Amino acid sequence: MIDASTAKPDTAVVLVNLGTPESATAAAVRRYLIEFLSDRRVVSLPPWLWQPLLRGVILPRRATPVARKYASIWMADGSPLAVYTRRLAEAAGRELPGLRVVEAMRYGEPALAAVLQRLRAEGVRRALVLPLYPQYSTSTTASVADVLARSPELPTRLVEDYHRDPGWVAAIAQSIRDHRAANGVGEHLLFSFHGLPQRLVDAGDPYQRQCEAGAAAIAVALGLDDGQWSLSYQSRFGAERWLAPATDASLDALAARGVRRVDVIAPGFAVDCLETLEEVAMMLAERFAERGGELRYIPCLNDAPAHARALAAIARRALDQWR
Ligand SMILES: C=CC1=C(C)c2cc3[nH]c(cc4nc(cc5[nH]c(cc1n2)c(C)c5CCC(=O)O)C(CCC(=O)O)=C4C)c(C)c3C=C
Ligand SMILES: [Fe+2]
Ligand SMILES: [Fe+2]
Repeated sequence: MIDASTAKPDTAVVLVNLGTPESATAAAVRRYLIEFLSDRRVVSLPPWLWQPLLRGVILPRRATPVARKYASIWMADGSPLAVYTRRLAEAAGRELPGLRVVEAMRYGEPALAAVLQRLRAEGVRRALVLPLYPQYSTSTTASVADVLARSPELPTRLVEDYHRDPGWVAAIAQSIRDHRAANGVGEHLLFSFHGLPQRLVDAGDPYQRQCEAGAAAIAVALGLDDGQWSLSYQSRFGAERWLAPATDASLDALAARGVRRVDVIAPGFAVDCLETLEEVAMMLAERFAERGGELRYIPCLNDAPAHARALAAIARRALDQWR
């Protein structure tokens, strides 16, 4: 008889996040950005044009200031994105007994392709891949799918998105309620999502639609009226037009309207990272304070038990459909 407690799982669940530099140094940021920004899902310019620009102009200017930003949020165990992703995978593992739950990164370490190879070598026969992107985008989720397509040795299934998953919506709504119970209710709730070039949405990327639908579902769960919340996009990169309204402009408009206490949540990020901790909780909070207001940042779900439970339920459902 097989002892279930010692039998090796033949099914893995792989939580995939974007990736992050190994250290808060210009050299590590350069290595990370070269891999990330050389992905044509992220920047689609032809390599003959983009590579000299990236290596000769952008990285020499960007690596040191971005490394300084990372240094301002670095944790004892590393980059917040890496630390929280690791802890979240451990927490999800506790919710999924009998399955092998591991983390992987699309860029940097632990590299998704190597993680899939390792699982196969360990005797795992199939892997459910769950990107930690609640909303589907060609720039993120489809890029994970590209790696799966290049790793045919291990059968995989991809969870494409969970932007309106009831467990996830409930977990986010509860985190907002908890924040309000601890800090009082802000005058306005702003949902700030990572931006995307408008060009990708025009070409059919469902990201914006999913951000809007998810934010609306969270607002409904909280019983908010239309005027009590809004949605904006942060983290613009490059010169082309990105999704609007921009988070900084939305906050400026709220300040100009006399709104003094704004709660900001970033439901596009499964775990806190540079874009939430530095850009929102530090820089945008400072900017809003200069305009006389108080920005109260609501952290990502990170490794909260409710988050692990929501992701575990999504994984279980996807596995049930994969017979
Ligand atoms: C949450 C979903 C994300 C989408 C969609 C996304 C698109 C996207 N991003 C860039 C450029 C950069 N993003 C950077 C950081 C970053 N981006 C995401 C997530 C999404 N990006 C996360 C979680 C992070 C944080 C990583 C961390 O280490 O904490 C950066 C790096 C920082 C910097 O140099 O400013 C860049 C660059 C593009 C071009 C894009 C869509 C085409
Ligand atoms: Fe990004
Ligand atoms: Fe940013």
